[in-house]
Amino acid sequence: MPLTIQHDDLLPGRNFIGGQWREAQEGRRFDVTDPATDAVFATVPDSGALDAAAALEAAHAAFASWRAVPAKQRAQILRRWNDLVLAHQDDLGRLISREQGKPLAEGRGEVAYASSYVDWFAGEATRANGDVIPAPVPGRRMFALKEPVGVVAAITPWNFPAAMIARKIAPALAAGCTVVCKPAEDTPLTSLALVRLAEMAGVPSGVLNIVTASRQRAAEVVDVWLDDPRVRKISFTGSTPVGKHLARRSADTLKKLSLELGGNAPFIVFDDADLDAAVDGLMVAKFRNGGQTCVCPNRVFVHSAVHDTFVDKLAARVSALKVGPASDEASQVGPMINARAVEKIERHVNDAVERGAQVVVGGQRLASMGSNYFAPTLLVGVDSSMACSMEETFGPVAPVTRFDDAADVIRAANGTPFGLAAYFYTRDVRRVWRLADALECGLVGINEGALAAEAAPFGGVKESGYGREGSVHGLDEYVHLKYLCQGQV
Ligand SMILES: NC(=O)C1=CN([C@@H]2O[C@H](COP(=O)(O)OP(=O)(O)OC[C@H]3O[C@@H](n4cnc5c(N)ncnc54)[C@H](OP(=O)(O)O)[C@@H]3O)[C@@H](O)[C@H]2O)C=CC1
Ligand SMILES: O=C(O)CCCC(=O)O
Repeated sequence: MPLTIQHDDLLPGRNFIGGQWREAQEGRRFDVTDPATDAVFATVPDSGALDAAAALEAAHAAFASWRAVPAKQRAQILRRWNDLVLAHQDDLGRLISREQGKPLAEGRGEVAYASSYVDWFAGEATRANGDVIPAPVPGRRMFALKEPVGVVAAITPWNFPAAMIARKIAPALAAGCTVVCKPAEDTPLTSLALVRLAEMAGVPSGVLNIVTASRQRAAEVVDVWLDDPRVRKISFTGSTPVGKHLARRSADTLKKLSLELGGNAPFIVFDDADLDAAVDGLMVAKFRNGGQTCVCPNRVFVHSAVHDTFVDKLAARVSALKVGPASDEASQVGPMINARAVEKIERHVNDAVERGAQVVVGGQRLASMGSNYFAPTLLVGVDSSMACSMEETFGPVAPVTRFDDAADVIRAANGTPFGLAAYFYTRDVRRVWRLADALECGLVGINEGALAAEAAPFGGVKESGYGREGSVHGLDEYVHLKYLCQGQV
């Protein structure tokens, strides 16, 4: 199926600043490529500091009026946005798959996932309740009110170009904040399409602004926002090094931060696990988006007593995965996002093999399909000294390590600076609670491989960042509490 889209007005191809679609002030543009073929199929503005500053001016100017819009009206605008997103699900799904490479079913699924956050935060907008606090002394009334923090800068990655934008922008707008946004170089089109739909839904001028930029200019754009005291909040999803840079650079103006960074998720299979369910869970968690998800299992620990059976079952499933472009509806694993991603995966596999791991399935590029394809891979004999155990591979590689002792495997699972997701499979209810307590992470899959939901708090601990997206806590990232104390007159 060709990945063309029906509604051309979803492709504005320009920045959106202060309610106008504009070229970058210096007139530059950069190419957007299809990772399945490396063919250029669109161009967008290559913005710089001037564009970032204009977007910030617009967002700052719009803040006073947007925060004064009644919550119910903000919710109605978000609901209209959501309706439009769902009405364009096919087009948006094709656009995601075209620029990001994920299979078409996953592209459409991501649109539904993005929409679930818009819908959720439309509801949350009307529930930003404060507190009436019992006064500790006579003659006082005490209150805590929730106020929008101000201008939010949202910096998003390429792996979920719709969902990451939605789960930052929807709570920000719901809270009464205005937004400046920079999507990833590899996937600017989906974000521009979502902003176009927000415009059609009636989001007022200046409330939502987006500038696109090439990788070479990302820092130039974002530095303007980091250094300006009018930006009160940074919401970022991406790599840990960039997250740390944003935290350091925004320290001078003490911005509020949500950082959803890299993971190194363990997936533990105990000897009493339902092995078929564990294989199903691992397939879903590991190979979704070709393994390019921050909650993908990155280290698979399997008890010695079930290791060989588990590996046999897993090998059959991994070998059966159909790799191909999103334009083929049968594809289950698409191309990786770019050449750098494939190089990292190849480095991890080669390093593991040099250090003694064995390849059971895959293990190499699929060069005949295109430059960005890597075969779904199963490694055994993996240990903690290997790069694939220490760094996030972000690709379709399942590295299996054998274990014998529960205490050892918990130590190994926690033996990383990261702490985003963890998964384990067991039928022992006492072990369920022991593990749930002991694992150092923000999300735990217990006999379950698919964790994400708009109603759940998503985020990490340690160097996977801080802040939570989604859930009843998600709006709190975009408000501060103002305490009012009224005395007797
Ligand atoms: N937590 C997650 O979901 C994600 C984790 N990752 C991890 O990070 C690795 C590298 O992926 P990568 O795409 O390079 O992730 P990055 O952290 O580099 O990119 C995320 C976002 O930050 C922007 N950015 C990059 N450098 C800067 C900077 N100096 N200042 C401000 N903004 C910046 C990017 O722009 P641009 O695209 O133009 O570079 C993009 O919009 C992956 O292999 C994976 O391990 C990656 C993506 C998502
Ligand atoms: O990789 C990411 O940061 C996106 C998370 C996808 C999900 O919500 O599961």
